[in-house]
Amino acid sequence: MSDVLELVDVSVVRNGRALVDQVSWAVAEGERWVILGPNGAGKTTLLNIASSYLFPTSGTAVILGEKLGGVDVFELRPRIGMAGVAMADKMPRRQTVLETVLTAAYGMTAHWHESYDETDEARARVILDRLGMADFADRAFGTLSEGERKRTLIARAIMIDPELLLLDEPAAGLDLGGREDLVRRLGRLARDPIAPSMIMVTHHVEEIAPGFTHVLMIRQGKVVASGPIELELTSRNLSLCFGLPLVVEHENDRWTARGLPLK
Ligand SMILES: Nc1ncnc2c1ncn2[C@@H]1O[C@H](COP(=O)(O)OP(=O)(O)OP(=O)(O)O)[C@@H](O)[C@H]1O
Repeated sequence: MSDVLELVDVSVVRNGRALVDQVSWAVAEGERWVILGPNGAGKTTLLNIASSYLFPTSGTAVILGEKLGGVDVFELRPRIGMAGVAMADKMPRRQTVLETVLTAAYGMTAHWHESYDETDEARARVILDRLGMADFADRAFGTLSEGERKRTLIARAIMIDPELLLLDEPAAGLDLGGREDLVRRLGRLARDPIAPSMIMVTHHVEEIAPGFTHVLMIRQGKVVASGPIELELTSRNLSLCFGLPLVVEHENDRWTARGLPLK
C-alpha cells in the first residue's frame, strides 16, 4: 500500500505560535482516518495541509505522492475531494443541488450556461441518490437544511472521483436523526472498498461511522495518539486529548464517550 499522505515533522507557525507542532503522520491508501481533538487543537490546519491549501512552515508534506512546494497545486487539487463549512459559504445560494454537485466536475463553484455532459449529470444523480438527496436535485442550495446542505457537499466532493476525501466536521450542527442518518451513509462509504482514502475531522466520537480504521488525536498542535482506532481510541488517550477524565466505550461498531462525575 502506498501513502496518500505523509507528513514528516510538520509545523505551522503563526505569530510565533505553533498551530501544528512537529506532526509526523502517514495515511496509507484505503485507510479511513478520524482526526479528534478539542477546539483550537489544529485539526482544520492539518486538513488544510492535506488539501494542499496550506504549506507547512517547516517539515515535509507529501500528498498523493507529490511533495508540497515541489508540485503545481492546481494539478494536485482536482485529485482531492473536500467537504466542509468553508466550502458551504462559497456555494451560490440560488444554484440548484444538481448544479452544485455538477460544477465540481468542472472545477468551479458556480454554474455556467452551457449544457453539462449527460454522463456527468447521470453520475451526479447517482451520487445524490446514495446520499439521500435525489428528491432535492432541483432545489436551490440556499433553501436546504443544515443536514441536506452537508450531504450535498459530500456528494460534490465525491463527484470528482477523488483519491483522497477530506471531511471537516460533517455532522456538526445536525440533530440526532440527521447525525445518525449521516453516520449510516458515511459508514456505507467507509466500508466501500472502491471508495477513496478518507480523513474526517470531528469533535465527537459518536460521529465516527463504522468502517473508520484509524484515529489521530491532537491537542495544542501536538499528536497525542495515532494508529488503528481499536488500539488508540482508549479512555486514557481521549482523556489526555481533551484534558479531563473521560470514559470511552465501543459497542456494536459505534463509539460513545462521557465525562466522569465531579467528586
Ligand atoms: N492564520 C492564523 N493566524 C493565527 N492563528 C491561527 C490562524 N489560523 C488558525 N489559527 C489558530 O490556530 C489554532 C488551531 O486552529 P484550527 O482551526 O486548526 O483548530 P481546530 O482544531 O480545527 O479547531 P476547531 O475544533 O475549533 O475548529 C487555533 O487556536 C486558531 O485560533
